[in-house]
Amino acid sequence: KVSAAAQNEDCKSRRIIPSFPEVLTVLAMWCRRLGWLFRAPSQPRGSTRHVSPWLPHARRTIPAAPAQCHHTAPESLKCAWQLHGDHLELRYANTLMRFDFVWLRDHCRSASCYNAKTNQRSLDTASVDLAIKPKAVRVDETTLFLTWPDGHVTRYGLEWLVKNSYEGQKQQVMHPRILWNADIYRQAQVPSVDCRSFLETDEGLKEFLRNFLLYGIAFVENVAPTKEDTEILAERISLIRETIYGRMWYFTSDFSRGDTAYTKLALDRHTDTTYFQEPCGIQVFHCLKHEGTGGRTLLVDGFYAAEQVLRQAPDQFELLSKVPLKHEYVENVGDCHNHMIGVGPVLNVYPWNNELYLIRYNNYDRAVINTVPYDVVHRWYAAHRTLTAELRRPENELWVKLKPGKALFIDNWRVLHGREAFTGYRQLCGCYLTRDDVLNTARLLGLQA
Ligand SMILES: C[N+](C)(C)CCCC[C@H](N)C(=O)O
Ligand SMILES: O=C(O)CCC(=O)C(=O)O
Ligand SMILES: [Fe+2]
Repeated sequence: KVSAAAQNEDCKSRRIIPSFPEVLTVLAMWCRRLGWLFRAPSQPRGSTRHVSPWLPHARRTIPAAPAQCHHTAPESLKCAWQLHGDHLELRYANTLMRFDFVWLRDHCRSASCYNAKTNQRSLDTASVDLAIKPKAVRVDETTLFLTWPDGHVTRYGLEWLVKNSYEGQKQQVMHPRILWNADIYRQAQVPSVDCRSFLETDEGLKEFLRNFLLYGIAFVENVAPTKEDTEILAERISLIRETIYGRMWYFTSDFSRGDTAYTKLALDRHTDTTYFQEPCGIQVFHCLKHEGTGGRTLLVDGFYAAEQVLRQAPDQFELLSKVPLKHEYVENVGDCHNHMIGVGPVLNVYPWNNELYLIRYNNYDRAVINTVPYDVVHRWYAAHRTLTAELRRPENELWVKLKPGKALFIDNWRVLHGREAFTGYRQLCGCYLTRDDVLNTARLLGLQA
C-alpha cells in the first residue's frame, strides 16, 4: 500500500490510511521533503463506524513551499476525500462538500443516465436503492470516479461538483444585485439605454438587462410615445403577461376600475398584484401624456430596506419571511368582476442561503390577517412597522418624473413604486412581463439571472 502510494506523484488527490498512523507520520515527512503525495487504495473502508478523521496534521504536510511541489496544482485545487457510512466527504477548491450516495447515483452524467443533447435525466431515480453505496472511489486531478455495486461507473468533474454541491451553492448568490438608496443609485449614474440600441443590438439589450438585474429598475429613452411602440419594447425582452387589466393597458384617472390607481390620488409605495399567487415579475410604465402638476413616480428598493431590517432585527426579518399573508382584489365596477387572492409572506427568501427573491408589500391590498394567532399577529405588526419605517426613509426614495419617450421597467419582486397626487390629464400605458421570460433572455445573453 505504502509503496503504491509513494509511487503516485499526484499532488491533488490524497487519501490517508488511518489504521497506520506511524506510516502516516513517515509518509508525511517524505511528503514535506520530497513534495510527494500519497493516496490509499480506492476501495471503501470495510468498517463504516470507524471513520478516520481528516488528519489536519497530514494536510499541513502538503509542501508549503511551492518549489517543492511546482508540478502540481495550487493548494486550493488539491482534492481529498473520505467515505463515510452514509455520505462521501470531499474537499476541493477550499470547499468541504458532503454528498449523499443516492444523490451521487442520481446525478450520474453517463450516456445511459443522462441525455446530454436535451440536458434531461434518463435515469429512473425511483429505481435507485436508497441504501446504495459506491463499491470503489477514485480521484484524479480533475475527476471523481465512483463504481457502483452493479459495476456502473459514474464520473464527476471536481469543478462541476463544487459548482453544483449544496456547500458550493450556499457560498453563492443566485442573483447578484446592487442594493440602493437614492444616493447610491444616483452616484452609480446608471445610463438609460437608447431605444434603437435596445431594439436593434444585442449589446444594447444586454446593457439594459445587466442594469435591470443589478438595480431592479431600468429606463429606455427615445421611445415613440404610443402603446404600440411600448409593446414592441416589452416584446424585445419577454412575453407580456396578460392579466385582469388586459395585455397592454392604458390608464388615466377615470375610475374605470375598482382601484385607486385609476384616480388622481397619491399612492404610497407598494408592489403590484400581491393578490396573485405569483405576483407579476416586471412592470413596464410609459407616460404618454401629462398636462398638469404632480404625478411624480416614487421608487424604493425593497431589498435594501429589508436588508436594514435584517441587520437591526433579524428576528423581525425572519417573522416577515415566515408569516403567510393574504392579499386580495375584490372588484365590482361596471362590467369588471374580479376576486383574486394571493398567499405568501412579505419577504421571500431562498432557504439555503437566506437570499431575498420577492417582496410582497401592498398595504392597500393586504387582506384580513387570519393565518396566525393573535400573539404572532402582534409581533408581525411590529416587524411590519420596522420594515415600513425603512421603506419610508426619505433617503431611500428615488423620485422621477415619467415623461413621454422614457419607458421605465420595474422589478415588481423587488422595487416598490408609488406616485404623487396629480392634477390634469395624465395617461400611462404599460404592461406586466412574465419573469421567467425576462430571465431567460438575460441568461441567453450570458448574464447570471
Ligand atoms: C397597472 N395597472 C393600472 C394596470 C393596474 C394597477 C393595479 C393596482 C393594484 N392596486 C395593485 O397594486 O396591483
Ligand atoms: O400612476 C402611477 O404612476 C402608478 C400607479 C400604480 O401604482 C400602478 O398602476 O400600478
Ligand atoms: Fe402599482
